[in-house]
Amino acid sequence: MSPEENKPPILSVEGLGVYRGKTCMLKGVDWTVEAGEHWAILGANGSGKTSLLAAITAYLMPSEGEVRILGDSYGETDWHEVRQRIGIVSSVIAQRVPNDEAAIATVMSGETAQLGYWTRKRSSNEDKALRCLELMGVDDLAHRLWGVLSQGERQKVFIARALMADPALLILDEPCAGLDPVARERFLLSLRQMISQTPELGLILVTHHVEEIFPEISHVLVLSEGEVLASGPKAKVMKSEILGKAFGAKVRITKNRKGIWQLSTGCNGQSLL
Ligand SMILES: Nc1ncnc2c1ncn2[C@@H]1O[C@H](COP(=O)(O)OP(=O)(O)OP(=O)(O)O)[C@@H](O)[C@H]1O
Repeated sequence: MSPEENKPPILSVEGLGVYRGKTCMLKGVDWTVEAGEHWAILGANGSGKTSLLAAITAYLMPSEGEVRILGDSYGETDWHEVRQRIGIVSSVIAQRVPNDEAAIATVMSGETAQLGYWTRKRSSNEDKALRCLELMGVDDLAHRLWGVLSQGERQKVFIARALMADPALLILDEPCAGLDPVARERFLLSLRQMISQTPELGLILVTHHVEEIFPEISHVLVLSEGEVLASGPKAKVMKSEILGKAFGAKVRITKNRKGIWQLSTGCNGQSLL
């Protein structure tokens, strides 16, 4: 077997359960993400998406089961070290960026900052920060202040910031929330260009919208009431029956000529999502 074949998965979740009082937030979750796989997580409100991300990043203590990042578990290895292999982009963290900070400084802070913790302590690796901005197609914004950036530009800068730490896994928690349709399309295009240039990077995209499952997404995990309803290659999981169960309604999903998914319900052609 070659050394590559011996590599542990980027993420391995086994028998994960999280219970708080009488609430079951997650139950029996098994999931593996290999290098270069791009996953979308779908599920209705309250299905456990945020809880799963929080458990993966050690912000939520599991009641049972195990989470391993590149073979190391939070229980056995220094959790801080394990966590640094993950880049996470969520609106909660973005709120902590000072308005008077230039985009390049925001990106540089990603090399030293702890996940989820904002600090002005930063590296002086400006060339690398510029490369990360370039990967997201926004190097021209390097000296623009955070406070004046549009929502879509902020998301791109924030992904560049996450890339500064050379993560094995990049988690994007509803990155298109709040973007208008054109900004969303531009954002997804930049994301697709970035992942085409980082073939080893594992990606997890949490979304409510099947339209955001772009062609490079290879796998889909569907959660329902804290459990995995379906998981695997996109073609096997993106079925009307499965998503109907997940959202508790009759739905039909289709894919257009550009490979973009669409979901409709029977009621007046309205989208459920
Ligand atoms: N700290 C907590 N204590 C008890 N129950 C919780 C706690 N946090 C979340 N829950 C419950 O766990 C379930 C899963 O919540 P979670 O936020 O993970 O869902 P979600 O899929 O991210 O939902 P949304 O799409 O609305 O963001 C919900 O029923 C929620 O009320």
